[in-house]
Amino acid sequence: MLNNKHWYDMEFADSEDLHALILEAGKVRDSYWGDTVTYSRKVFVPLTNMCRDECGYCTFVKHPDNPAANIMTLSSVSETLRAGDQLGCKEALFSLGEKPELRYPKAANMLNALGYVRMLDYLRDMCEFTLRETNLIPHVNAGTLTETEIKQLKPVSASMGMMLESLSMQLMRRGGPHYRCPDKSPKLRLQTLENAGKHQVPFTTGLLIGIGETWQDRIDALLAINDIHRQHGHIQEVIIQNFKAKPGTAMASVIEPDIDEMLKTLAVARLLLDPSISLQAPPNLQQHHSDYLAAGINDWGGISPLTQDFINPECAWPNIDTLAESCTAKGFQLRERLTVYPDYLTSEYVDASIINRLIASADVSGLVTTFS
Ligand SMILES: O=c1nc2n(C[C@H](O)[C@H](O)[C@H](O)CO)c3cc(O)ccc3cc-2c(=O)[nH]1
Ligand SMILES: C[C@H]1O[C@@H](n2cnc3c(N)ncnc32)[C@H](O)[C@@H]1O
Ligand code: MET
Ligand code: SF4
Repeated sequence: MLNNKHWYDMEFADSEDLHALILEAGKVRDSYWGDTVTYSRKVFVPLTNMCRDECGYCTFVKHPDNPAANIMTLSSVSETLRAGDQLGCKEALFSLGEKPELRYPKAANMLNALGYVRMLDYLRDMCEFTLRETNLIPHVNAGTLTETEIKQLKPVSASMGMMLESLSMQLMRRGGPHYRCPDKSPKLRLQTLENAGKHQVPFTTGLLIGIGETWQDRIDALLAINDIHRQHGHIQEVIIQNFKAKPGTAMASVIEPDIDEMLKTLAVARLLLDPSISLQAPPNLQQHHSDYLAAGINDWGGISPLTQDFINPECAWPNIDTLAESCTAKGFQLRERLTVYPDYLTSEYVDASIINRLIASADVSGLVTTFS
């Protein structure tokens, strides 16, 4: 409680309240995560940029008629993975558009030409290839997933993720960012979190901030994530990601969330969520690293020495040494981690053969497999 208000009812916190909120959130982070802040060295594999959805903020998506629309071939996947492997990456982040073959015959044909009917079958085989041919470990970010799809992907990946983004139905209406986006239905997204929980998949989710959601929508989404985690225990991290406006999209002129809005959301997330859930914010979408640390984060997510952030290509990754210095200046030490957090390195959560690979790759590089 701050000035007799419950902290998460503060739609318009004044700067004094915000400061108090941040201090509390920082304490929670300190007590659970200590002074270690982590990141995952990854290579990004945008398996396809075609998608059956058309989110109003997304420049990653390409219509099949666009000459830039593509599905990566085995050889380009292989080339990317090998280059990442050589640069010491541990994670292969497969991030892709959702089931384009169900909407566009042209996408279905491109997939057929590679010998597949369903994009997720191709994804499974590419994950299998990654495990067989490289030292990298797949993390799958393919949007909504059914139980069958999760069962299919679990043996070939260490962890999976999908941004819940928001539970607001308003965003689905005509003129909203999720109009004509069947996979952004809050019901389907919650179902995906549930499906992953049932099958004990270490899972990443998160909120996209500034796409037209209300403050209450954010609280509702955080509470829903926490509830699902209480039932299944599988949410290893929550990302609080700020919307970036992109020229050429429907949301090109929408104002991006300001730093106070982000800090308030981060602090509330840290106070609302189970302390064991890692709180992540991408380091390339804003310049306020010290403030973010103060507001309770303990992780920067994936950083790539090789590939750009294909979803926000205009936002370069920070130099890892520079980021480490910002952390040190605030009393934290930056450490590399695996795509799976230490608590989830058990055979219920990860296929036994993948666990061995994870532990081996951590040992070789002196990574964190336990937090002190
Ligand atoms: O480079 C990015 N990595 C993204 N990642 C990867 C993330 O940064 C980490 O590499 C993984 O979460 C591993 O912990 C996501 C992973 C998910 O499961 C769900 C959503 C995202 C979103 C992004 C993203 O927008 N850009
Ligand atoms: C990988 C995640 O990236 C997010 N995403 C897609 N477009 C943008 C944007 N313009 N700004 C910030 N995040 C975005 C989506 O939430 C997706 O789930
Ligand atoms: N299409 C998926 C989603 O929006 C995966 C990342 S966006 C490229 O959730
Ligand atoms: S954000 Fe994901 S679901 Fe939305 S259009 Fe882009 S690729 Fe498709």
